[in-house]
Amino acid sequence: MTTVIGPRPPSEQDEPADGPALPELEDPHWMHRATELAHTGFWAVARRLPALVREAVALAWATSRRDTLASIGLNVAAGVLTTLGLLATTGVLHQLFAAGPTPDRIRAALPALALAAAAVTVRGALTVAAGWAQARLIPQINYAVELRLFETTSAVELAAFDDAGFAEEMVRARDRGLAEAGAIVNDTVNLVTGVVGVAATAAAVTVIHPLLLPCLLVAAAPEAATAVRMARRQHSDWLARITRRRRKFMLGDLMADRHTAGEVRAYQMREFLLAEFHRVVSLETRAELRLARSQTATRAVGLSATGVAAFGLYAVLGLLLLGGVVALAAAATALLALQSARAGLRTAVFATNSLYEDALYYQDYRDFLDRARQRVPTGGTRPVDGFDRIELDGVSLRYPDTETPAVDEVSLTVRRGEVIALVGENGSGKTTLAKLVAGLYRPSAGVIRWDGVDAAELDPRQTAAQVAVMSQDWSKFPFTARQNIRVGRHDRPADRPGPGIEDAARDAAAHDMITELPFGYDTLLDRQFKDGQDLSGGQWQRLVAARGLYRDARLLICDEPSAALDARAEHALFQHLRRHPDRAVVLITHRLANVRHADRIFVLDHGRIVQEGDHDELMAQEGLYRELFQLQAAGYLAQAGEAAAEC
Ligand SMILES: Nc1ncnc2c1ncn2[C@@H]1O[C@H](COP(=O)(O)OP(=O)(O)OP(=O)(O)O)[C@@H](O)[C@H]1O
Repeated sequence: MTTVIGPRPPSEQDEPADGPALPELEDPHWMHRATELAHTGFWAVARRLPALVREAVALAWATSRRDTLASIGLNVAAGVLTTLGLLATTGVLHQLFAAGPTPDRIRAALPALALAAAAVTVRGALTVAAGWAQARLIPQINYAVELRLFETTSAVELAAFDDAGFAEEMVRARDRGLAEAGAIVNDTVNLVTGVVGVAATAAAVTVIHPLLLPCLLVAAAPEAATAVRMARRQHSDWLARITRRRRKFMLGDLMADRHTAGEVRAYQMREFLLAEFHRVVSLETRAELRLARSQTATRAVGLSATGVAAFGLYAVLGLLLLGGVVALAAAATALLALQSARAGLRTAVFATNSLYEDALYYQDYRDFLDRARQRVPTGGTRPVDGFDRIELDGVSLRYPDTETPAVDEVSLTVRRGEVIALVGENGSGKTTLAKLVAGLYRPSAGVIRWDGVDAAELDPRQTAAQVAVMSQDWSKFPFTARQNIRVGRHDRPADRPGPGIEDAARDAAAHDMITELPFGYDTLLDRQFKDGQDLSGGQWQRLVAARGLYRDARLLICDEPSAALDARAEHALFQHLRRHPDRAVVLITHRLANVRHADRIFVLDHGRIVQEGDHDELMAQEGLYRELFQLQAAGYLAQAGEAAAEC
């Protein structure tokens, strides 16, 4: 059966919709910059130009001196040749308009003609070379700023990601700020090109006759004013339509994204989404048509004014000619110069506008880097090589913008060779506490000591190297199965002992599953790439466990390591999480049968430790642990009883 796509293409006659059925989206975070530009006049923008140009040149200079010099220098040289070419053209015309037989006049014009031709040729070559240098410069800048951003984002402390303001600034820097670095350099080179073009023409015209310069500028002004007006109109219109455009992209994503494809079909959302899309596209098309109409009107008015101005220039030239103030050849060159000045002015005006806008967004990137650098943990310098005990002394942690601490004055000790378990209801603070032990968060109060030394004094890289975390919210890294395990300790030196990749996979019950993949350990685990595969939730969790075991760290933190595992895989994994003399294990799980053998169990409630002991001690007490354990056990006992009765 063929499926008919319902909505017809939108047209200008479409009636406006009653209003959005989906909740209106908020303005994007970077909108304030765009608003700032919309409310700034052209001259205010022009006044900031020197600072912006300095900024762009410094950025380009730091990236490649050679290409920066070439981009700007060759454009300036091309400008000099524009002047030379115009002056040579005047020479040619002067000879051609002189009295005498035609062959003599042509002969006399030949040297100037050769000079004009040479100027045009060399100028063309310089412009091409400048374009090449500019094209080389931009990707280098883009790469450099991207690298700087990710070097910083990957170094900041984990807590920064919980700070909504920081996260927003990071998105802003990535979304637009990043791309604008290359753009401001591009704009600057274009601005230089435009200004050099106008200056070169002005110089030539002034040499021919000083009176021609003001005439030329007045004649070129309407075109420049039209360009400014159209650029600003385009921008403010884009601003007004931004929410609708985001909505359109969002709807498009829902209809063409792998992750939403299943739900869209399961809920039969297709017609609903298409109707929404149609409505947004209708409004959007109407707005675009309105813009096209008004831009055409502006262009028509601008062209008329340009025509009148050109006519005025011709009239002035005519009067100057009649009065014998300028020669015919000079007047003809002035007309050629007008074309060149217009092009240069147009380039400069566009470049000024976009340089200002792009620089606003680039500032976001700069601000973010400054702020992010303050959040890179400095830590101490004391070396770390393993531990005998890690003590938490009255440790608390409060997440940003939250009222109550997630971990509240907790004191406990983790000893090498022990398995300890953290249990408690959802939200009681287990994961947060485990992250504190792992050094991923710094406590807001209290001290963590490694063998009696404040963890803040230890070298953070060496401390982190002692820890492996099998996280509750693991990521599906888009690498091969082998790489997915190897990233657990990708920098392990060849002479350092430790389990092999396949050993770790076997211990986590992942080996057989991996060998059944189409390319075994070399299967790419991302369906968005060619030959990529995806795994089930439980299979991914086995891989995550293999990664943690491969890391072979002195402190192993297992946060719900078996939540998605089947009974066999869970049993296999827990065989490898038993006591080991060189390792401490911190285990978090809601399946309390798995913590029975832990050396000590800490029961958390609202961020505080409310009970502590081994399984037998805790079962002997009234309290949360016994209550939770019995609740779980009751489920199994009831099932076992029913099964026995059936037999
Ligand atoms: N990144 C965060 N930002 C703000 N609050 C958070 C953050 N992570 C957790 N919390 C809050 O801190 C408290 C403790 O959360 P935590 O994840 O440590 O609990 P948990 O005991 O591990 O829960 P679960 O059993 O559901 O995994 C909860 O109230 C939670 O809402």
